[in-house]
Amino acid sequence: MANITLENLNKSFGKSNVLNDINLEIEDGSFTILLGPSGCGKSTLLRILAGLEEESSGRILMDTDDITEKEPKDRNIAMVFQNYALYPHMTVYQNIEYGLKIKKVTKEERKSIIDNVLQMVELKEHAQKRPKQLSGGQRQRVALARAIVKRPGAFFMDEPLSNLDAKLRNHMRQELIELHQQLKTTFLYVTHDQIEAMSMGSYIIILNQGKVMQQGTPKDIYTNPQNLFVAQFIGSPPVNIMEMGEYKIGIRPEKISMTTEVVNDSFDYCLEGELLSTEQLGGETIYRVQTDYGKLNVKTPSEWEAINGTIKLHFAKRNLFFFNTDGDRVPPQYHLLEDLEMKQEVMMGS
Ligand SMILES: Nc1ncnc2c1ncn2[C@@H]1O[C@H](COP(=O)(O)OP(=O)(O)OP(=O)(O)O)[C@@H](O)[C@H]1O
Repeated sequence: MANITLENLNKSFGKSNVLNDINLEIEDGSFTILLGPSGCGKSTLLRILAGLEEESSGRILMDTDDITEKEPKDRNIAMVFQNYALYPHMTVYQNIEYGLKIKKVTKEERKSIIDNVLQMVELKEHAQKRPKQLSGGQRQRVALARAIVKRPGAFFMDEPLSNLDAKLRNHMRQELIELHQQLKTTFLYVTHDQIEAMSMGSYIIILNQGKVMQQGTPKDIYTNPQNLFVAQFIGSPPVNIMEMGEYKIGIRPEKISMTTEVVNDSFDYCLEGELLSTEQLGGETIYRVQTDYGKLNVKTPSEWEAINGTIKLHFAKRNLFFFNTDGDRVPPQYHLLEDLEMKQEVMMGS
């Protein structure tokens, strides 16, 4: 297919600017996620790319081909929506067959294509059922099958899993990852769910208030956030923020090591605190600790022993993020943490 490029894309509804000067490149064959809070403009961006909404200004290219003015049907993409959009009076088979009939594919060919895709989405035994006889996950798979048989150059998906319960959503996430690996076609996937984004995406674009806040691989986004918004949007529990002077210092809950009494000299800094609460999540434990720099969350692999006494929190220089008052990432300001440095005499245990 092709790389999709967005150049200086803007969209306003009346006086409100919903997308502000968006420049992006969506790589051919990638599983790209548009992630952001409700109302940030994700769906509008996807709809403009699909040709379902008109941009106020800017261009969309497929490689070097300008498709800005093209009709949706001429853009070689397939949309999958949250509400499935299946025909209720048709069977699963007929729902998938419909688009192929319009394309004048012969009956035998249709049968072979549909048998194949039903196998792929594991719905073979449900072919003669109507949508209302299926579960939410099965309906979503029919919608996917219908998109797959179009053999589009890219799949655009708008929160396709948000109507499913948590367990089914987890399952469908894995299925989508496998489907992408089989099809090797571009997936452009809209969600507000950071877990979906991190677990499925090969590339994540984070939007806020119609602007791109950061883009990169899940690892880039998580380990090297460029601003406070991105740092706080990704991660559960969210990044801890310590306010020091004009700066905000971020550290992820799993990058803090907690001990009682003992000082761990393999870290650069030590901070004392008082345990406020303990949350056992099965595979991991989350502690909330009151310190002089606010309440901090600490995430550790499961620890079933109750903890009492003075809490010591340890962390390393390399895991800190520094932000200025505008929320932009700035170079490290280690002098702010001088008071927390591990002192030689403490390290010696005296
Ligand atoms: N047709 C429209 N007319 C006027 N305003 C609109 C229209 N469509 C969207 N908007 C506004 O544009 C903004 C972005 O909407 P959009 O649906 O793109 O956000 P989103 O990030 O997809 O949110 P959500 O996750 O809640 O679906 C919102 O403030 C919304 O109210």
